[in-house]
Amino acid sequence: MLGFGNHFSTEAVAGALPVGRNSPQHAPFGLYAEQLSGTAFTAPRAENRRSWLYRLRPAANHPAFTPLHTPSLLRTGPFDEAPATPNRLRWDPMPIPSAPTDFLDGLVSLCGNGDPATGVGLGIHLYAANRSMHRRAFFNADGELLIVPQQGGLRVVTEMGRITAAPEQIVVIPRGVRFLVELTGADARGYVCENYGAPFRLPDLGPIGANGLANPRDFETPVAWFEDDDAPFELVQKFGGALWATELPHGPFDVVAWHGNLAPYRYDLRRFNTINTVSFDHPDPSIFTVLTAPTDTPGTANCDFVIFPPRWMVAEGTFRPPWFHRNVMSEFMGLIHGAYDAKAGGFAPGGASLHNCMAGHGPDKASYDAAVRAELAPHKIQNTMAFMFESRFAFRPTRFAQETPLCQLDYDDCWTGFAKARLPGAA
Ligand SMILES: O=C(O)Cc1cc(O)ccc1O
Ligand SMILES: [Fe+2]
Repeated sequence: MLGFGNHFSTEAVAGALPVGRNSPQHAPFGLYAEQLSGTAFTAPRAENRRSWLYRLRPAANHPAFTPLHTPSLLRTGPFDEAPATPNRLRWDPMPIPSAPTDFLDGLVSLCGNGDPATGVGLGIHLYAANRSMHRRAFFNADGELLIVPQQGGLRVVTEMGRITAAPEQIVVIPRGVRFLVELTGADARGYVCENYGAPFRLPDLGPIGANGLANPRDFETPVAWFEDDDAPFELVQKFGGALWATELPHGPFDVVAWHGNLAPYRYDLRRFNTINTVSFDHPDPSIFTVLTAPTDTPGTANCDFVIFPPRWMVAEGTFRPPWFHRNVMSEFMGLIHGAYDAKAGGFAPGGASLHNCMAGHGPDKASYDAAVRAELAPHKIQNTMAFMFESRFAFRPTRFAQETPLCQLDYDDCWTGFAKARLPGAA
């Protein structure tokens, strides 16, 4: 079903969706009506997100959750296990594990900010997996999940329908929605942004007008799909940073019909309508914003999801790559494939970098030299897809992120060796 944030209606069995009311005394076929709220009941209408699910048994039908004690490198705000660092950091890609590892086992946190307890901030995780989740579902009470596959395809089975996603597509799972992740190939790797704040939405377009960037109709939400499954099923949740598990007496994917505007969705990054200068200068990367999770301060996001897709570079008399800069916002970057125009080396597909609040960064020496020498004919940057999670809150790297050998100890060196500018008359 197409359209960002639409009010969808979908039924896997004809007649399962009540017509004209949400909670009839007798729902069709004895289904159980359940409201899933993603915003406060009283959130303004334009912000309000909720869906009504019609299921074989109530989602409430489960015994108590108990803490899951398996070791995990998944972390949640407050990210205070290791000292904050102002240093620029970059990581090599995570290896695909050799031991059997599913999506949930394979989540490793690199950094984050804020705290889900206050609905502020985000966590940034990597996943690397080599098997599907089997009779085990997950939901996240701490935030919404934006999944960015980098290698290998996923089939995300959710309560509200199934979504397949390959690299260059993204999937967003609302807070609380039960799902599992199957691999469509031998292994899979990617990035996850866990948004503790207000849900992602499309950015305003301002003077761009009514069209452009990520167009609403390119967002895809699955139709209702269910499994009539009476065998026990493990259900894991993350709540307040800890993993908890319970055993459902039946499969969790028993929603026969649903309607509403809170639902998982997919977006193909290749559909992004990239807008850029046709005159001079390198615009701010906010023109590449796919989705934004705002805070109460206008224009100052909890998280912007920004991409750097293939695009024509035509700026005249301009240093074309990203400029040197220091930013009050903090920037985490990943690379899905290809090369990034500010980094001639060291930023590999599957790798990551962190340039925190006020950290000086920009083109590495090799990219700088190439850009000042370049003949400024129209040039197409091709075969690449990088992205950024940009936040108003500084990121705090986890202990793993700071201590892993994947962390490049020589990253600072990419900004050395620049010749001093020569002023007239200077020695
Ligand atoms: O630091 C980066 O590479 C991301 C970035 C890209 C760009 O085109 C302008 C600013 C910016 O922070
Ligand atoms: Fe930057």
